[in-house]
Amino acid sequence: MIVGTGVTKTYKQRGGVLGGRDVPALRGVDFAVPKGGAVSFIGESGCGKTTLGRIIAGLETYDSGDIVIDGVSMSGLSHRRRQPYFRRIQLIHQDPYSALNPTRTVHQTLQAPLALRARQTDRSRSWTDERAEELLSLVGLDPGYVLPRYPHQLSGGMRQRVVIARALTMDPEVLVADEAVSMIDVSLRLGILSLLKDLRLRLGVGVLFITHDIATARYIGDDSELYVLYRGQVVERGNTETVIADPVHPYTQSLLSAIPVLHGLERPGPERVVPTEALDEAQADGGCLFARRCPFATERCVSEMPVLGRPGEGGQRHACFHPQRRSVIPVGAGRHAGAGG
Ligand SMILES: Nc1ncnc2c1ncn2[C@@H]1O[C@H](COP(=O)(O)OP(=O)(O)OP(=O)(O)O)[C@@H](O)[C@H]1O
Repeated sequence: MIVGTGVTKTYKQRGGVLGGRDVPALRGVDFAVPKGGAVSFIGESGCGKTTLGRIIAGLETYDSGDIVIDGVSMSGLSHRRRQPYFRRIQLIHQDPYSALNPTRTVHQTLQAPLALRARQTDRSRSWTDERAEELLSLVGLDPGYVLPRYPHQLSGGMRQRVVIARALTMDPEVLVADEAVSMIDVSLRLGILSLLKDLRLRLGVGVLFITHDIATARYIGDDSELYVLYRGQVVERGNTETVIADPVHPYTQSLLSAIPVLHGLERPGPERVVPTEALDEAQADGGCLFARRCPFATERCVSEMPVLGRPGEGGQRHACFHPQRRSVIPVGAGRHAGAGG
């Protein structure tokens, strides 16, 4: 079980075009990934998804808050003593090509982590070859074909399967899949999503799915939990199907309305327009981060920051003073219904 509480991260910009401004990437994020569970984080570009995934995988530091892995607080441990805990969490990058060393065959790619694993678990060196074949079969590849080949000799989907096999060499408890299918040919995406779902069921490995695409988040499991991130803050959280069917935060509603495939799942209601243009960061500070884009914002919204409350009627939690079931159309989504009422 991995639990994050109040995870905060600000990137310090020194000079450059931003003139030394700090960039808040995560603003007190709470989350939990249960053993064998599935959790998705969605949000638009820059909302902090990748930063969160890297922090959870131990590849990025956080400024405050805590990450607790199997009951042990990471904040209280030295970098060296954290390593065995973070090894249980393996990150799958979005680009399977750059994730693999082009000068190494698949056999060589898997041998290094497997040799380490053999030492850690007192196994013989011969075990590594057997295990490499076993893992490649598990991810749906033919070991005889794939083992002697270099990454450029494989398709994008095959490469991503090799990346997943490499992550499995460490017997992880959780796989963090950061946009794991976004750079793969559309026809192969479903196969990778099915594989992640299958690994959950067969190995009991948890999956933390990071995506800007709510449709892929749905695929990972009916029992999954969805977190909607907006500018580093969780604005809505709940069972994936519930949040998709009954979103109450205007930002979640605008995200959903932008996806044609999900039209019809939303409850009918008065449609409102949400401007999608970039904001001046400084403008919204102090109040709700979404207030300047929100057609329902009141004076309270621009002066007071709403926090994620207790579960509401539908079971999900939200950070909004005016939660309501309604459909919202973002400007630019192709359906201009007028910003009435
Ligand atoms: N190394 C860095 N130095 C400075 N700022 C950074 C760094 N990494 C990310 N940021 C900034 O932090 C914010 C969150 O970035 P992050 O990459 O986590 O978002 P994201 O939701 O994953 O976006 P994308 O989907 O575009 O990758 C952004 O404003 C980004 O510009």
